[in-house]
Amino acid sequence: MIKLGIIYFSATGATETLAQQIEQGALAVDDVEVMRFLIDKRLLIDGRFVEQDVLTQLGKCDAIIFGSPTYMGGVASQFKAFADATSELWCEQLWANKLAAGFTCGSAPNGDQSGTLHYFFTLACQQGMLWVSIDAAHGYTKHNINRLGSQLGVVAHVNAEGVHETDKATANYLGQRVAVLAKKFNESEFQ
Ligand SMILES: Cc1cc2nc3c(=O)[nH]c(=O)nc-3n(C[C@H](O)[C@H](O)[C@H](O)COP(=O)(O)O)c2cc1C
Repeated sequence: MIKLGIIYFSATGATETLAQQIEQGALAVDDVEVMRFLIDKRLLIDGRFVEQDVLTQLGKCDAIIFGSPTYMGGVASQFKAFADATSELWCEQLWANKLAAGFTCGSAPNGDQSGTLHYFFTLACQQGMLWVSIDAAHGYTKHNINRLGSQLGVVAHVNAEGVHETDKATANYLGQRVAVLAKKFNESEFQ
């Protein structure tokens, strides 16, 4: 059984919608279990992420997918508090060789969401993790996903109607891709 963790912050539900899509995509793959954690106020005290149990559960995952709305061109402070709490794992590289991926959204089609994905990528590398991209070239994919042309991770645009359907499909695809790759990686000799 492959374990996939999704850790994210969402204030008004758009990032949560993407997280749900990622979960559904992953669960479409056999023998995959998903643990989804919303960074809500119960996990934060005085701006610090305090929930050790979540870190322990994520430590048991084969892959971890990071999510945050884009705030001022980067991750929300709630996600950053989580990231800072992982510094305790960094010294011994306890998450090394887990797969990692990321998703974000913004109210502008290009609202500097890529800054958020670059931060997730840096965090993954600091933890010795292996980044999973989106293998769908904008305008050339048979899957009809990635309409905003981000291969670093899921970028979604949110308007009054909610998250764009194609962006939801992109999130679903990334969940499936991470699950498939985690299974392959688990079966390989390199771990
Ligand atoms: C403090 C703040 C900063 C924001 N900065 C950006 C931004 O830089 N780019 C962008 O496209 N949207 C920005 N937004 C819009 C949010 O990313 C957008 O509303 C998103 O859907 C919220 O996600 P959620 O529903 O998961 O909370 C910002 C919103 C807030 C509250």
